Amino acid sequence: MSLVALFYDSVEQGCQIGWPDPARQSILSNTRSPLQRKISNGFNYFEKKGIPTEKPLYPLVGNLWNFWKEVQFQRDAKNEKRFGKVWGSFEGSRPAWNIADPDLIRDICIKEFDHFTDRRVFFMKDKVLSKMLNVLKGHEWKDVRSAVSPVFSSGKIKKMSQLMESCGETLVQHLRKAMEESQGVVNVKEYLLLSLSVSLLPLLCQYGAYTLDVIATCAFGTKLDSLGEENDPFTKNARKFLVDNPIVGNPLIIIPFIFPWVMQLGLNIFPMEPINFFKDLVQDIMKQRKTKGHERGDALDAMMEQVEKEKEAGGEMVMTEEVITAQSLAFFVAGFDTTGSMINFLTYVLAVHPDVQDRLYQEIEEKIQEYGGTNHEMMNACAYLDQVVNETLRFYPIATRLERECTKDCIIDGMEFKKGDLICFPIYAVHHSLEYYPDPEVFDPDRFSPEKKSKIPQGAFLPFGIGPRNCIGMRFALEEGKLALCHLIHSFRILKCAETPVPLKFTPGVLMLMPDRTSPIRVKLESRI
Ligand code: HEM
Repeated sequence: MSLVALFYDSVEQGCQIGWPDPARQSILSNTRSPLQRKISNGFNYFEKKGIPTEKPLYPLVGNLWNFWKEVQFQRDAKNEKRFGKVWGSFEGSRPAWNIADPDLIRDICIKEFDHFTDRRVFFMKDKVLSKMLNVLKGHEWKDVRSAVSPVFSSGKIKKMSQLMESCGETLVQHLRKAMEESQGVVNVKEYLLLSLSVSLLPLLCQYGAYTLDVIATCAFGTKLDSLGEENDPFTKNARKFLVDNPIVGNPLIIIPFIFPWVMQLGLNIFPMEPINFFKDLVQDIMKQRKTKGHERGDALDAMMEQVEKEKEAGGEMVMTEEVITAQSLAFFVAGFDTTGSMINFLTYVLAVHPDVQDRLYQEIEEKIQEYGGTNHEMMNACAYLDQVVNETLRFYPIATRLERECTKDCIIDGMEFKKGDLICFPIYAVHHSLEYYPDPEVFDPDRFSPEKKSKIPQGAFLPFGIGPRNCIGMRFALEEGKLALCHLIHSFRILKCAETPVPLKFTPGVLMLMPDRTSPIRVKLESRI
């Protein structure tokens, strides 16, 4: 198929997902007109609505070219300065709204949620993966979300916190070893450059190992020390799933953005061998627990509890074995690297802001004394810890943008959204806006003090998203991150050294906030105990 024909197809795809009729007619009625004319017609979508537009440079790719060239959040910040709080761009041929206004973000994600229930996903052929919460759509998503929500209740998080505790201790042991081997300078989260790849992926190292151990114990009911037991089948398969995946980080991943229909050919983003390993593992553990009635207080227990409740209530079952397995995998996909990155950035800010570290150390030591160790209640009592974590997530939001798909036509604030429109919220630009955060480039945990926090508009702090489709694992991630930090601060003084990059540089071509391969986060650790 020629490139021109592919472009026509992708224009049609754009039309089906919600281009307005006049644009559609002018494009389709002139299918034999010169390519340039089609491009200018197709890319007029926002201009016709009076919305400023980031003009696409090339046919087919729209503004995706800029995605590869520039760091996403820097491009968003530049566009916000240039266009204001609402502007249009094109993901391939598909129109994408960019909205950096907290009131509008709140309206779309909460008030008018019924019109924006989904986010963009590429068709997933596998019958288990397609049931992961993050990719489900419409009613199916709603049913699974309400069935899975109790897994993350405060009571359940408290139980899982006890399981995480031993992973925190293992993390300290490994960091101590790494510190002794390298005269104190530790690359807390290493990066690996894949051949053919312009993006960088985390090795299962230090924080990666910690978050993997936590997922193994809380989502898969398996005790693990992934750095100590590199040949363990769980560690090996996790590595294949998350690190040695030939597709992630590969520039060819851009193809489904331009031609979403290619995924219907049966391509899967994830390699199947490790997926099958994890499916079998979850199913074996569930069988064992059913026969032996063994309980660990982990997420699998909580999901099986939900099954019993559904059985008692009668009616159609939502939590089938397939759905449960899919959620364990979803926790992996959504919770592994995000949480590792959060701990990585936390370590960095403490190294470059020793005054913040000293105050945090005082608080943690006081509360450890008071509560007899690091635990759920002790962490809840640490107000400054919460402020430091919030400010770190404001300064370095791991997911730099959120997405929604318009599922029903609607008009908000005079703007007409059509079914199929893609809506993007540039989190980084909002978090660094002078309007909501005075001196936004200053790291100041006191902006999240109880008095000041309440003045931040609801749609202006979005590290875990917003509304009914926000991050279901937020409390879990915060518990896991704070626990790691308490162990770290209690055991080590974190110091800036010659190898610590200031300021941080970031990687283009990825949606997550990732330090550049040439300047990974390195800090010096000094034992405190
Ligand atoms: C610091 C760590 C994390 C960050 C920054 C983060 C951030 C996010 C964000 C921004 C979203 C999209 C929300 C929206 O569209 O409004 C999301 C969704 C999600 N996250 Fe997290 N996340 C983290 C950790 C976790 C963990 C540990 C888990 C699981 C245990 C998890 C599970 C999920 C799932 C399943 C979704 C999809 C929810 C849905 O579509 O209903 N996340 N996360």
